[in-house]
Amino acid sequence: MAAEIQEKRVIPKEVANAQQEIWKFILGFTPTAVVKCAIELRIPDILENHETPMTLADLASEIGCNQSSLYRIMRFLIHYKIFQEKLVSETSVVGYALTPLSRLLTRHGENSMADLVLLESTPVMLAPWQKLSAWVLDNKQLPFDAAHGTDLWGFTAGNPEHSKIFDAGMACDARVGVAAVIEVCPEVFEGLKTMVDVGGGDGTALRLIVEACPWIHGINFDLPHVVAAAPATRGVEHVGGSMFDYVPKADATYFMKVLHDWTDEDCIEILKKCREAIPQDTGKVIIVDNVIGQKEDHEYVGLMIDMVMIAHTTNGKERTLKEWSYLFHEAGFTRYTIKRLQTYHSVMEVYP
Ligand SMILES: C[S@@+](CC[C@H](N)C(=O)[O-])C[C@H]1O[C@@H](n2cnc3c(N)ncnc32)[C@H](O)[C@@H]1O
Ligand SMILES: O=c1cc(-c2ccc(O)cc2)oc2c(O)c(O)ccc12
Repeated sequence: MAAEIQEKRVIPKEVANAQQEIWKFILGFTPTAVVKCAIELRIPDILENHETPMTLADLASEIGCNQSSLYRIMRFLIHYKIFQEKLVSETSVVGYALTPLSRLLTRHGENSMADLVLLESTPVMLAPWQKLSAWVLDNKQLPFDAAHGTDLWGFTAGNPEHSKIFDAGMACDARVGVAAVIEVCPEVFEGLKTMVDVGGGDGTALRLIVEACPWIHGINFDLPHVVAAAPATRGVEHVGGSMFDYVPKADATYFMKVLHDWTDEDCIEILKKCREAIPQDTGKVIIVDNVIGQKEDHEYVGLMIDMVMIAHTTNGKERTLKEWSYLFHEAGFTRYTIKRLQTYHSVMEVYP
């Protein structure tokens, strides 16, 4: 039966547009929630392991679920380009297939971000968002502390299961960042005999760096409970301690997603400890992190992570180049260079 559709304009176009756009904010959490559901159901892995596009019936049977609920999940995710529909070759049968986005959501892929989706979706990481406005109003209790009665590091120390989820989530971004540094500016690691990754988490970044640059002896330095759970890795020594007490001596210190967790005062204290830990003539501090305010397409990533810093850290923040430069100067360093990568990361090399 053919329907006659009439569009009647009774409200101004910009109001009508706003009335549509506002839904991105009202239900903006739904893509994250449904992507999490797809990862938990292993849909990206199942499609990756299947040579041809998979029919609804085959996918439902592999997952062990009913077709009608799966159909609605897949329809939603196709709309968001997480999956696509494709003809099974030489037939008229339509099946589901991966897209560039869902290739990043398999559980063990080289560039997988699945563990970071799962981390951000845990009740532990979601609860502090409820405390944002209270923090903006009084600037007293930090959102994470208000939700959990301790800061993130105290929480991970007392909750090994969440600590594991946190380390795995951070390792996703570390893999992407390190691959970009090694590809674009491998000279950063030339001539280094030893390098300490300060706040190196489970040692993923250092493992990849040492694999690519086997002349480096890596020291993965993190809180004792974090290194105690880190896997043993050839060429990497795990050392437990706090960067507020000392930083192990090495030719260079490396920071990735660590300084953004802390205030300017804390960062200056940590960087001063690094200056003492490296040779004054040949040493350097290598920082792989975001630099915001550069008018780049991926500025929104930095701005979102800045909000994450409010929700999850002890007054951490994303920094502009001017703000990074201030830290280096105050910690007694004399010069730095900066290289931008294709990802949202930048590499800063800072010299005594
Ligand atoms: C956001 S994670 C980054 C992990 C890793 N660098 C990466 O890029 O995936 C911050 C790390 O800093 C560590 N950390 C927190 N406080 C620390 C301290 N006082 N001394 C050393 N490491 C610390 C945490 O345990 C965590 O592994
Ligand atoms: O939840 C996060 C996420 C990040 C993060 C992820 C990806 C990036 O490129 C940068 C940062 O970092 C965090 C962090 O440093 C932290 O202390 C707590 C939570 C998160």
